[in-house]
Amino acid sequence: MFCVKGLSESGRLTSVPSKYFFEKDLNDDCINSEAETIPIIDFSMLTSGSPEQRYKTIQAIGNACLKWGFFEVINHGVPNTLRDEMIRASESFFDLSDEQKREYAGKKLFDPIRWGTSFNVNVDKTLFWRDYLKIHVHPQFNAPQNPLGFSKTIQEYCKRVRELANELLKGIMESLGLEESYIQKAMDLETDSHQLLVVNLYPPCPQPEVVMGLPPHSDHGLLTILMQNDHVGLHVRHDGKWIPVNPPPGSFVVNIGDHMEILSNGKYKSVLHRAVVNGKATRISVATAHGPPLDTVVGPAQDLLDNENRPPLYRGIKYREYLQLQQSNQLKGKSCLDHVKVNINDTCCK
Ligand SMILES: O=C(O)CCC(=O)C(=O)O
Ligand SMILES: [Fe+2]
Repeated sequence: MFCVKGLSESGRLTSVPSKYFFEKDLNDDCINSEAETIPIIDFSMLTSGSPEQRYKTIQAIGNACLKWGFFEVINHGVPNTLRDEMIRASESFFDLSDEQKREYAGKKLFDPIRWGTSFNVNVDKTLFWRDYLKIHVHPQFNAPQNPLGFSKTIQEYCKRVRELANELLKGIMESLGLEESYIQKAMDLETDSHQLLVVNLYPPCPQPEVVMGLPPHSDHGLLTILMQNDHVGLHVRHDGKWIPVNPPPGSFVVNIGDHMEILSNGKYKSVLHRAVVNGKATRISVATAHGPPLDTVVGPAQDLLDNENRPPLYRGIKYREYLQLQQSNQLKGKSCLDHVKVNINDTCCK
């Protein structure tokens, strides 16, 4: 399999092959690097603050979900040493020989471990400047045997991040006016939640302005938790502009996924984001997508509906089917959600 790391390191590259040329939208250049930044949430106030501090933090989370779909989390308790180790181990994985990595060049979406490039080379019209490693890490844990120690690092990192996700989800449920353990109970999250680890590698590119690392998209799942090495590249769509994300050192970037949009019946919307690349350094981001068990049907929370004023705006869909839909098509904005939106006119006429 070809990969951009190999291409970038071949030493002969002064321009990129045309299949990587990303066709820009008129709005693509609309970047706002001024004062507006993603809200910051102090996690310690959620779990060990006074009831008043917890209440205020839940309000802040609710506002962030409503206005941005993104927030940055500080004082989260995941040790920096573990985060650094996760980045180092990821680098070592991509540094394995192609022959060693080829063992994980999975073909099928639900292969437990998949190493690949772009998004889905079977359907991508444009190739993206990104290699990836995707691992289904929960409820069944999987990990490559190489490099040595990678498996242990992934296991510890994903466990800590999963715990963080569960606490944040409780806060988000409360912010919606639901019982804090609503989602855990409705979807068996404590034991069987699904967690997908995605490590993205964006090697330096000789023409960074003509390619895209990952095109504008929203994430599947309830919540994504992301960290990166020292290099920026994530842009979030907000008020019709792209906002570059420059998270405080040691923080996580958290965003609402499509399934939170479905569950909240459209109150909290998943938000478009993209990853751009640079000409000098390799950027690594480590994302974990947190969702319900694969066979759980996710629809709007019953407690948020009433037939007269708040009808369901999305139909229920199995998480597995949604994943299949998103990952086997081109990654294109929020197009996948359109498949589950209820046409209001249909409901009115019945
Ligand atoms: O690399 C990034 O910052 C974004 C990655 C991302 O959006 C994803 O993995 O879904
Ligand atoms: Fe994403």
